[in-house]
Amino acid sequence: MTTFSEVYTNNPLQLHHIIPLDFNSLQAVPDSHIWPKSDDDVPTSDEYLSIPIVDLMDPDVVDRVSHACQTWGIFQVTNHGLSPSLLEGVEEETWRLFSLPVPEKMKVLRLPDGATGYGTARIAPFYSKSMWHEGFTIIGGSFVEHAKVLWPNDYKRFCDVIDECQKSMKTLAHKLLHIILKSLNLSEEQESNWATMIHQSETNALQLNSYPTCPDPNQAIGLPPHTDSLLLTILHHSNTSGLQIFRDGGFGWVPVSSFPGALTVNVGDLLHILSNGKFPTVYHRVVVSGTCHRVSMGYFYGLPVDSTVEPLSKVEFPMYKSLTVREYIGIKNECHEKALSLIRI
Ligand SMILES: C=C1C[C@]23C[C@H]1CC[C@H]2[C@@]12CCC[C@@](C)(C(=O)O1)[C@H]2[C@@H]3C(=O)O
Ligand SMILES: O=C(O)CCC(=O)C(=O)O
Ligand SMILES: [Fe+2]
Repeated sequence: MTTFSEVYTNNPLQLHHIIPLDFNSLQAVPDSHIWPKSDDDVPTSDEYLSIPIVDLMDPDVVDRVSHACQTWGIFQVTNHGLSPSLLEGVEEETWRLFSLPVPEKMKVLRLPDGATGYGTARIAPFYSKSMWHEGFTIIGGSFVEHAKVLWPNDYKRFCDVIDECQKSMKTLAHKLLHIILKSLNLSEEQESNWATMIHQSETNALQLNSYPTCPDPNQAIGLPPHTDSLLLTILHHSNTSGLQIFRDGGFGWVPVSSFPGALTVNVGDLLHILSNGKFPTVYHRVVVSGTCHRVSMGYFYGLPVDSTVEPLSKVEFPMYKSLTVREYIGIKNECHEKALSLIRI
């Protein structure tokens, strides 16, 4: 039985792709981190454009979530059930981690064949330039060992916060996916089978992100345009802007503001496939700032790695071939943004 982390440990990265830049006291952006300007770089001019906000206690929540997934592929949720003190705790521990001296952080560097630990985003090898970003990826329980290395006498509060966050995020992911399943017009049997599979899945990861202040933010990028690979991502970001999503139809890059107390939810590749393309897997990127250091925390939730993913609706022609989660992530690890087109029917 393949575990989720093995899908990543079976795809080792090269060390020089994992080690982040030492962002401290840099007066200029090193050439390694200067990204070419792309013409679609200009954020949308329509300042009234913003992603939908859905109250999970709303009586029409199924229609509202379904509409948001279909039109935007991303939305913000209120009444999500995560306490402000938990989210503050996660943010506090995230600052605590990334504020450590570089040699301390390097002690828990993600191994080339590792899944958990400190380092750049896994997509780094696909680019010739480096990102203005450092991350800490948590897949499975081995993060406790890393916490003991970082804080030998004071690792408990980090572990408790991460533990509670993973539990609460899993509950919220189940709630959201249950709502989304309802909007896919499945048969009773299909709906209950998928609900059981979603409930039993151990495929999840938590990603802490840090985007240090940048001496010339227009020359760098925090995270390049990408889609998230699993079913959905639940994101908590501090109240600084940075996340942008690409909206077709001439809108371009739309900044995602963080509505106070809300969490941002975006469709991932697996949900895009299950919905037979009805829900766009939203392209998003992170731009950096010249005045403030931004952090975020993403929770990624997927299906069991050996389960088969295919378009659920039986009424339409399937757009994608059926394959296992392990196979899909393997293709994504190899071919990055071409993955979906490679399994297109
Ligand atoms: C469960 C996941 C999802 C991962 C890989 C693994 C752990 C870290 C996630 C991210 C986080 C940063 C962007 C991304 C593109 C990256 O490079 O690492 C994400 C990727 C994915 O959504 O594919
Ligand atoms: O930092 C953010 O707002 C987004 C991070 C992200 O896209 C990711 O972790 O996949
Ligand atoms: Fe992402």
